[in-house]
Amino acid sequence: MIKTSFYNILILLCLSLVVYYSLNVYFINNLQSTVPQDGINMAGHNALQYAIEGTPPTSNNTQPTKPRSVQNAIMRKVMMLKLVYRNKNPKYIAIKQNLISSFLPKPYNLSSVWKVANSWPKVNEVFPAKDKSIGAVISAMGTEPIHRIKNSRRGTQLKLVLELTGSQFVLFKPSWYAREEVINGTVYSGKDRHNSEIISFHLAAILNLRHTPIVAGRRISLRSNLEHADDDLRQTMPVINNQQCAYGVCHYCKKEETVCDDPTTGTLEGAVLLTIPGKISKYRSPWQRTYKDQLKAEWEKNDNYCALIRKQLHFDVLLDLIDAAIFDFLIQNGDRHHYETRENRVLLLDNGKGFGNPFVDHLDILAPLYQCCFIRRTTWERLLIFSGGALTETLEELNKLDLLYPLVIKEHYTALERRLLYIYSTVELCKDKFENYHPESVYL
Ligand SMILES: Nc1ncnc2c1ncn2[C@@H]1O[C@H](COP(=O)(O)OP(=O)(O)OP(=O)(O)O)[C@@H](O)[C@H]1O
Ligand SMILES: [Mn+2]
Repeated sequence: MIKTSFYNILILLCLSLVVYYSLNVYFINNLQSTVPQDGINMAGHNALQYAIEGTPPTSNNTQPTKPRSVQNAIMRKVMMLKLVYRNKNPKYIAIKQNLISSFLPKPYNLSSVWKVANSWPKVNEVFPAKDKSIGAVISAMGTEPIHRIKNSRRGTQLKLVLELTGSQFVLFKPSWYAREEVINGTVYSGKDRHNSEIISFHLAAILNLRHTPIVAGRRISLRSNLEHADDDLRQTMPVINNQQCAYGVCHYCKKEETVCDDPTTGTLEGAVLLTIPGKISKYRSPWQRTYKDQLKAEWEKNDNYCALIRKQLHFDVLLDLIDAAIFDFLIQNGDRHHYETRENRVLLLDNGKGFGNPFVDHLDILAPLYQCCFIRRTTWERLLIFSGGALTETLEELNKLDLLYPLVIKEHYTALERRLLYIYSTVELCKDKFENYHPESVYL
């Protein structure tokens, strides 16, 4: 009797699983057919289309941009997003598996590991889409002994340059904040977050924007590396309460603001960034902030700002900057005052200002997207693959492979999913704008 009912339950369970799964797949496929396969290649003169086709839009839309109403419209549109943006797309699973097997830390051969990593960069691509050696490079970055340490003189915040065995240089950005700390204030408040550099590397790989440096978490002992520090750095390494500390020499470095070995572990946490080889050029970002409350930048005032920038930049660079804006919006980096290029294409360098506050979304980081209303087709397709929670599911699995996991409190994953919906909603608004242009009803 008991045996029969057990089998009945089992059969019922299997049947319901089959029904659930097929419904899910059916649903997603069905919904996908309601949204064009390329997502943005709509009929008619659609500005989004021009990124796909490579020809400028013909619309000479002079509708004034009202930043607030644009942002309100984006938020309102989220409630009306189709299910395709809220459900998981089964295509993400294979990509996730590939990323995990690529990123999984693994043994390496010291005589080749750096050579391999330094052979990867091509134009602005820093690491390959799928290669098990990425995990080997990550292991080497996390474990190879430090032979020399100096203070990096690049940028404005404290950064150390570590020379590892095999003459490989990595930049070390130290930890300043506890995981649960929330950074309040302006969008660019606070110091760099080392965990933001690590997560940004993972997120960029998921979005196939493979132009961040390779980054890994690492704990170093300042005390035992004191002997490897150069004279300049050693002069800024006081012992405080029996702990070895450092404050360095940089624009924002202050004697009173030190990073120190942790009293219990004797180590200091940080992110190590592999140095990208080749010439890197730096340019002022067209969407740079004024960093003054009262003063608005041109992009905050001009209705046709994107048209202006289109005349000045190579179209590929502009599309790169729109990709960067999407990326920055997800991580909430509002401090990309400059962009840097390698072989005339944008790199995603300096991602330490993300993940400051999971409760706030600064929508104006998306200005390049909502002002230009175009997006690289491959980026859009990739974003559509990571809908419905797949983005943070994949991200968390990559984060788990890092030595410093957990990298963030869970609220940051929730925030990423919310912001992804805002990105979808911005693109939907752009589609509306160029499909049924009607002055009274258009916000973009
Ligand atoms: N992985 C890397 N490979 C090569 N160069 C790098 C790398 N990371 C950073 N740099 C270079 O070092 C400079 C300073 O780094 P970063 O921008 O992260 O520091 P920062 O202190 O935040 O600077 P800023 O105050 O200008 O924002 C960058 O502008 C870049 O040119
Ligand atoms: Mn910076």
